[in-house]
Amino acid sequence: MANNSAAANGDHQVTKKPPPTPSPLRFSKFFQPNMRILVTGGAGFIGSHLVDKLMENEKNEVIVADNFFTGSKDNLKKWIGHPRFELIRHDVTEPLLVEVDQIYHLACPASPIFYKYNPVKTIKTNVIGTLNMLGLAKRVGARILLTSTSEVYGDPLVHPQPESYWGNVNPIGVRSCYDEGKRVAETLMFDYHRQHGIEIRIARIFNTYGPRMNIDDGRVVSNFIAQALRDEPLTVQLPGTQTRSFCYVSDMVDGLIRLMEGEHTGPINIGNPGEFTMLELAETVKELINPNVEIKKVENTPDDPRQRKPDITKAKELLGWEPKIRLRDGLPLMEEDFRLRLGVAKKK
Ligand SMILES: NC(=O)c1ccc[n+]([C@@H]2O[C@H](COP(=O)([O-])OP(=O)(O)OC[C@H]3O[C@@H](n4cnc5c(N)ncnc54)[C@H](O)[C@@H]3O)[C@@H](O)[C@H]2O)c1
Ligand SMILES: O=c1ccn([C@@H]2O[C@H](COP(=O)(O)OP(=O)(O)O[C@H]3OC[C@@H](O)[C@H](O)[C@H]3O)[C@@H](O)[C@H]2O)c(=O)[nH]1
Repeated sequence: MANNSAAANGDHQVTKKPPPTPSPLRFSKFFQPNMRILVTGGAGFIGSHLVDKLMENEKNEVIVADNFFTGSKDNLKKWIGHPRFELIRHDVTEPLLVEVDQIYHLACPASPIFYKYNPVKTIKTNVIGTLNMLGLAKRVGARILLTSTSEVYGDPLVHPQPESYWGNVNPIGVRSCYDEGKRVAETLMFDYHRQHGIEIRIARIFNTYGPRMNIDDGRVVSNFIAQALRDEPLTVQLPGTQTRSFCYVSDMVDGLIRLMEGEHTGPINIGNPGEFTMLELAETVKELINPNVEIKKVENTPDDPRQRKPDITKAKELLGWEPKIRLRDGLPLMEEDFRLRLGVAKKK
């Protein structure tokens, strides 16, 4: 990466330290120089879609490391046995020794009900897991991308959120294992970059939805679609005026790959700026999927952010990326997948 000023190349901070030397095989004359890519958390929702896209390129070899806490082999079944694909049952809180050129580091439960289930483990995954992957990146000279989150902005007091906003995060709340965990993970990424010259990329992902989300994942889009298909009331948590901005998974994967392949460390927001209240989301799901379903208000959980919308100026300017799929077009694609898995046919 060029070492000119941060302002000129749009990066947050840059280092003068050269990156560690990649494996000699990279420059060997007769070795078939495939790109070896590790995807941690690759059996999960976003990870498995990312693997599908990476596997389309015949020059890529993909290794997935996953402990299957929220992910599943089912998400990767079309690749198991493929000569360019390997699946390892591995927990990132333990060191991993593999020879790779790039690391997409996604491993971490993402749905609040799952990351709050064992908060100490969530912190370990974010901190020790990221440390282990950075150690691996340093040893083999790989470039590493961290999937951070819009949750680093906490309950934001600036709207929409640019990357320069430092956030409003409760350090001792029930969500802290995840949002503070990701903040430390970002810190570790930059410290390894400055101290050891590691090539880093940080994506701050905003709420993403699409096929393959766990049916009982607990996140709002999967909950509403599953509820609509089961004729159960859509559970809007109070007050219902809180907002989120929803990005379809193929747009997200495109953004992550552009960030990895580009020249900018980030952090860069990747998300869809279309902003909806949870009541609006429920009304849209009702209209598109089941007009007879009831909408019910239920209790919320502590520290739920009241508003969230990405400022994607940086992604547009530095990555040439912006989302293409509107919520109204993405929901029916997810509905199709949920109908298949739940065995609920569309009424004629
Ligand atoms: N989906 C979103 O809206 C969203 C938003 C912001 C950030 N992210 C980030 O994107 C990444 C993927 O999220 P997702 O929505 O696909 O979630 P997911 O829960 O479907 O996937 C996470 C994967 O990580 C694996 N995993 C968890 N802990 C692990 C550990 N200790 N060792 C190895 N594997 C482990 C899980 O088994 C799963 O396969 C996460 O890092 C998440 O924080 C997602
Ligand atoms: O059934 C539900 C579930 C959730 N909600 C509401 O929907 C909103 C979104 O909740 P989700 O659980 O889907 O996700 P959150 O936005 O709170 O967190 C997400 O943010 C970004 C990522 O890092 C993670 O994927 C996740 O932590 C919240 O305001 C919540 O109160 C409902 O109204 N009904």
